Amino acid sequence: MTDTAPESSSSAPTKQPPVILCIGMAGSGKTTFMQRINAHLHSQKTPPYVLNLDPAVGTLPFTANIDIRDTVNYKEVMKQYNLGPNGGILTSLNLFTTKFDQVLNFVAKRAESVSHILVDTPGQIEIFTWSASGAIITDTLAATYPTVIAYIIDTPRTTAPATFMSNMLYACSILYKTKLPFILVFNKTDVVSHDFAVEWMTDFEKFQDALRRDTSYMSSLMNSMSLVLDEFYQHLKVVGVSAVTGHGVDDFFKAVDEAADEYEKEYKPEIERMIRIKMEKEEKERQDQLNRLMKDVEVSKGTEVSLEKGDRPIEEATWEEDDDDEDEEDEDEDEEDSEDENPLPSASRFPPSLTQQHNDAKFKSWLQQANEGQ
Ligand SMILES: Nc1nc2c(ncn2[C@@H]2O[C@H](COP(=O)(O)OP(=O)(O)OP(=O)(O)O)[C@@H](O)[C@H]2O)c(=O)[nH]1
Repeated sequence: MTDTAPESSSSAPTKQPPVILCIGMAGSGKTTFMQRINAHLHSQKTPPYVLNLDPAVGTLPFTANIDIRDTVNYKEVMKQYNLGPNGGILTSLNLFTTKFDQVLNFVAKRAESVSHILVDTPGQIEIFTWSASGAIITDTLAATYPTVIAYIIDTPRTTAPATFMSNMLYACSILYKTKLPFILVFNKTDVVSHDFAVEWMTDFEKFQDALRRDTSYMSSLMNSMSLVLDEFYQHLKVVGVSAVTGHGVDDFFKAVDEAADEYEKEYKPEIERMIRIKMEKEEKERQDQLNRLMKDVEVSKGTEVSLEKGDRPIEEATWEEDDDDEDEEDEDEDEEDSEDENPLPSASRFPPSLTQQHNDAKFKSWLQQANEGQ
């Protein structure tokens, strides 16, 4: 060992725990799956850090380290902003996102001692996947941690080719939106095995056969879409699990490890490149603004701006311009008398042109009160 060895090892970046973002249609089993993987990690003595971002969930079957419901009451948000359930959930998520920097600080404090960071998202999938808040949360996490999307699918509800295709198209849209490693988690395999899905994804002809059996008007559209999806499948990892029995959970964590490696090798350099471009753009804008300011200063250099109007200070001149108030002196006296008692600005300090703009009765009576020192 050389003398420098300890120094270099201490400066080596610490390995960050992977973030698992659980996304899926309502009822696909996200919460049950979260409960399962949380219990699995605890049983391995490698506890995770858990975030619940679903403000509308009734009871959570696991303990979350950070729970959106502790910060925002979505029913109260609905009432106050006069919103329906979806608007309430979205607004709650937006409000929570404004504090996400604090959330990140909490996560960072525990990052070294946890194995994974698990994130449960709202049941209404689009509220997370198509909202600005969802994008901010995803991008912020992905800028620091190897972030993996776990897209939970209700397998028994996906056996029809058309439903399968719709689900895959949705998954595809999330993949291209998040640009993060993606795991398709076929859940509820205790009810229906996900073998059919794997077959359709790996053997193009098999899916074509299934489509041929579908005689609906959609089949020709699906035929052409399936060609697009064939390319998309190349970027995916597929696992079958049962959140209820725990079957397939080991396979899922193997897929997470592979996806986290993929993040480090392929995604992180790209994310860092994007951050660099953004910072350079901001720096350039700052520099442009500074240059513009310097130019303005140059232009105004040597041109003296007079603060006087005629011989008198400009303030005095402006006051007198429209002033037809005969009792000016009396008012000045009143002002002096009331000044100590009344913190409100005296009306006589306003130029008449300003007071004329506000000629509604309420404002006038306020001015009167201010003058009278009440
Ligand atoms: N048989 C079976 N049922 C499951 C499995 N996972 C979840 N379920 C059931 O599916 C239903 C929905 O599960 P949740 O975990 O609430 O699903 P979710 O996606 O969180 O639902 P939202 O909160 O509406 O988004 C519940 O009745 C679960 O018991 C599974 O692996 N097998």
